[in-house]
Amino acid sequence: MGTQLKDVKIPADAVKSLLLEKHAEYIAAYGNKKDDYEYCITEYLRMSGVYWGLTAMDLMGKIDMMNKEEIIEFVKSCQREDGGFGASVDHDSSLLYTLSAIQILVIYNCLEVIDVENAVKYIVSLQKEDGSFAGDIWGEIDTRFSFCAIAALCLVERLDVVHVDKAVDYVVSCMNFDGGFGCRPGSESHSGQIYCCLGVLAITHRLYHVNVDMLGWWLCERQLSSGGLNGRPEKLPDVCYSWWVLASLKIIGKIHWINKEKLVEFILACQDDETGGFADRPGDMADPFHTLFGIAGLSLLDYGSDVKEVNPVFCMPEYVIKKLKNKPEIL
Ligand SMILES: CN(C(=O)[C@H](Cc1cnc[nH]1)NC(=O)OCc1ccccc1)[C@@H](Cc1ccccc1)C(=O)N[C@@H](Cc1ccc(O)cc1)C(=O)NO
Ligand SMILES: [Zn+2]
Repeated sequence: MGTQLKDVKIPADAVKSLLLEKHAEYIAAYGNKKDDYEYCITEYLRMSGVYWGLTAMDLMGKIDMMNKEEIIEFVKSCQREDGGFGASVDHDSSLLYTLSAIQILVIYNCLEVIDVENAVKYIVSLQKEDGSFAGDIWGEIDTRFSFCAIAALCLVERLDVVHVDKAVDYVVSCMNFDGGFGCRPGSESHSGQIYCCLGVLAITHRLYHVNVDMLGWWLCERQLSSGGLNGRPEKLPDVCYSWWVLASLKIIGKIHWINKEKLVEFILACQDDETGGFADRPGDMADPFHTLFGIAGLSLLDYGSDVKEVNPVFCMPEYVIKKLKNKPEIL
């Protein structure tokens, strides 16, 4: 292990247990402060924000604290003529928010409230000749969008409508010599892209393409002395990377290759004991995004009994994914 220059020091007075009630209050209150500065500047990703909050609450067994009717109305109001979903009302459609919308409705088990057929048409329209997917009509290609498309279609049980073999071929063409994956062929390996590509291979039951030992090694190398995980070599640890890296290790059956106790200590230290919620690293400001991935990471680490089991491929409660006819495979 090389000399690690970049890392954080966990303060001696860091939080050492899960402040579940405080996180539930933090998430429940977040949706009510509609004129809060932070709430307004995150309008561009609101649909994802609702998915992060809802999933965090369900994993904590607190989903009843969320306003179900208001959330379902919001999701319905974001479906556009083209069948896709925007991040907020009157925002353009994108695969990112089409996936988040479907994730929300599947958790609430009420897909019938939207036009599923039209949403499926929107997703199919974004697959290219080489099997890749664009994120929206402006055409940016990224393996992130391959995951959004395949995950959304799997959740609505309609994987048959796209060229699955071509989608897999494109993802495999993005595999690097280090066993990792990037956003396009030849792009640098990155934990987030690795998570997306493994998700596509897990859903399509094609994990045999993965060089498990090479990738497992690259992933467990993400752990630093603080116990935290980073997204790429030389980067600082970040609690959301606890999810991208850990979920990837879980999918390839190598989660035991990292030091679980040290990682739990790092994740717990990222909690904000005043406002509730998790920040990206100890001492920073909490946000719903890092709160979900902190809780989901603890779930993957089997921390405590008051957090439900999370599915590593979808980052949704396992009890929801269990109901699917075509479940993702993990090694
Ligand atoms: C768009 N985005 C990101 O790029 C975050 C930014 C970040 C948070 N901590 C360190 N960086 N990064 C991120 O999600 O990276 C993981 C990832 C990268 C590439 C592909 C898939 C996952 C976050 C939002 C965010 C922005 C700024 C600060 C906190 C959260 C985000 O929406 N992530 C998406 C995945 C994603 C990732 C990158 C994108 O360009 C778009 C979407 C998600 O988790 N949806 O459920
Ligand atoms: Zn982060």
